[in-house]
Amino acid sequence: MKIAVIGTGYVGLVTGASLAHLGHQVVCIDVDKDKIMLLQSGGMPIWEPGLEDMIRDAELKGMLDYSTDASAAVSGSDAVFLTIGTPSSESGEADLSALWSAVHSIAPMLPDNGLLIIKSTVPSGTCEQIESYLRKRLPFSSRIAVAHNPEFLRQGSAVRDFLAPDRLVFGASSPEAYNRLEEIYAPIKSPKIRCGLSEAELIKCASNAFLAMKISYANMMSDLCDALGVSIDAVVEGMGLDRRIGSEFLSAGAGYGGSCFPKDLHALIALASREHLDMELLKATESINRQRIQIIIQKLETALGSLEDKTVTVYGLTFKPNTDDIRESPALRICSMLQEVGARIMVYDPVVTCLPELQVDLTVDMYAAATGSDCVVIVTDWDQFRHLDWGRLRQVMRSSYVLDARNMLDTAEMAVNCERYGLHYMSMGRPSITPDCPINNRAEMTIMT
Ligand SMILES: NC(=O)c1ccc[n+]([C@@H]2O[C@H](COP(=O)([O-])OP(=O)(O)OC[C@H]3O[C@@H](n4cnc5c(N)ncnc54)[C@H](O)[C@@H]3O)[C@@H](O)[C@H]2O)c1
Ligand SMILES: O=c1ccn([C@@H]2O[C@H](COP(=O)(O)OP(=O)(O)O[C@H]3O[C@H](CO)[C@@H](O)[C@H](O)[C@H]3O)[C@@H](O)[C@H]2O)c(=O)[nH]1
Repeated sequence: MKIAVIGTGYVGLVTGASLAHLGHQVVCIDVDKDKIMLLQSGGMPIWEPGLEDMIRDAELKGMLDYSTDASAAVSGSDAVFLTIGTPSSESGEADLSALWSAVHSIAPMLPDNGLLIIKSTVPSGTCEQIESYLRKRLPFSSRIAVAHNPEFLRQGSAVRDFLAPDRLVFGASSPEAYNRLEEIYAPIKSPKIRCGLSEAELIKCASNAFLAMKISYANMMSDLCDALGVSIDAVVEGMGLDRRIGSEFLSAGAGYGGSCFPKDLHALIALASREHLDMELLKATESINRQRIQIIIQKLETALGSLEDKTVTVYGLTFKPNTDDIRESPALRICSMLQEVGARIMVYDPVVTCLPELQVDLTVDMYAAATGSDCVVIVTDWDQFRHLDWGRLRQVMRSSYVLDARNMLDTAEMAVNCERYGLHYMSMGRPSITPDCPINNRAEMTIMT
């Protein structure tokens, strides 16, 4: 099929490249001229594992192209995907202005019998409004359908998630629209759900809110574990084995960030508020998430005393590993709070190596970033932090504290490192380990079958 993808951001580029990989003829369109020129000249605007190889392969086969001009690609298309950003507005509601601007500009270009597929995350009711706008705007004879096909990919595993999703959601109001969606995704064998436009919109927002709630639940429990001297690891391991609960998205730590969970929760709360509903559970989810940063600062103050003039090294800037995205990253909030209390900050991230707007020392070497430091705080769980040379780290640091704000390190291994190198290891909801008391008092859990 001939497909136009409007909006070549994280979702648009992955969607375009994946659909080309599945055998469709794709043109990715964006208003950002620099981004399109970069792609046309063989560059990559984002860092996402597996994406560049797939793009090069599709380009070689002549299946993937880029343009700033939507007219030819849209008018000759069998389907148009809209993958435009829907950020939070000041009121918390989704800002749909860029999405509507794209709808207005492409409406006259849509072919008769065309299919406009909204992939952006939008509040329930938006796609029906787009459909009724198009019906009024276009001649009686044109048979254009609108569908909603929300995207569930995660940054860092976007290509894999797109090509092998847990489910595909097809929201539409006509059998033709459902059938065309089935055709587009025919090679993907995941379960496919057919529902109305508004139901599809709500499936997406409700799923994100539920996942965020699971994370906040784990974080709330980790605070209790800290107070009781109990290990959150054993608690969530034991909870997760119950299939009704499941073990995913129960990792306690610095909390959730990114361009989706924070804004999609705001948007759902704002949408419900218009219906006079108070989403208490979601408000508590947000509040617990905000508190993570204060809890991290408190842990540092308990260990180091006042942070004024102390040097703190932040490991990881991105909101999660395997992406270059720093939108709503907990690391940025930790840096600004450390700045407020007068700490000197040194930062290392494996992919973000330049960030002029952040007034911190950004270093390209992990050990250089820790030189003279009083505490290293791991904020993003990049795999390379599992393989740190702890002896070398301790040698370059001024003091001996490590705060693992993602609980990514094994406490038994850290007990050995603390004894060997004189480190103090802290984490979230797990007992601290000191050099003179290295016995790992984590309640080991053995699963016997
Ligand atoms: N990032 C994710 O992991 C993810 C996952 C699932 C769903 N989503 C949703 O998908 C949507 C897109 O998110 P994203 O992260 O890819 O956003 P993004 O900001 O990375 O990309 C949006 C792109 O749209 C372009 N654009 C804006 N107006 C345009 C117009 N009129 N015509 C053409 N291009 C235009 C921008 O220049 C930008 O390149 C959002 O609704 C988001 O909530 C995101
Ligand atoms: O147990 C966990 C799992 C995740 N996180 C944090 O939660 C945030 C979001 O992580 P993740 O969901 O893996 O990444 P996203 O790329 O934001 O993906 C989410 O948001 C996307 C945009 O809507 C959806 O498509 C995905 O299904 C949904 O998982 C990150 O800061 C993670 O560090 C935790 O703190 N604990």
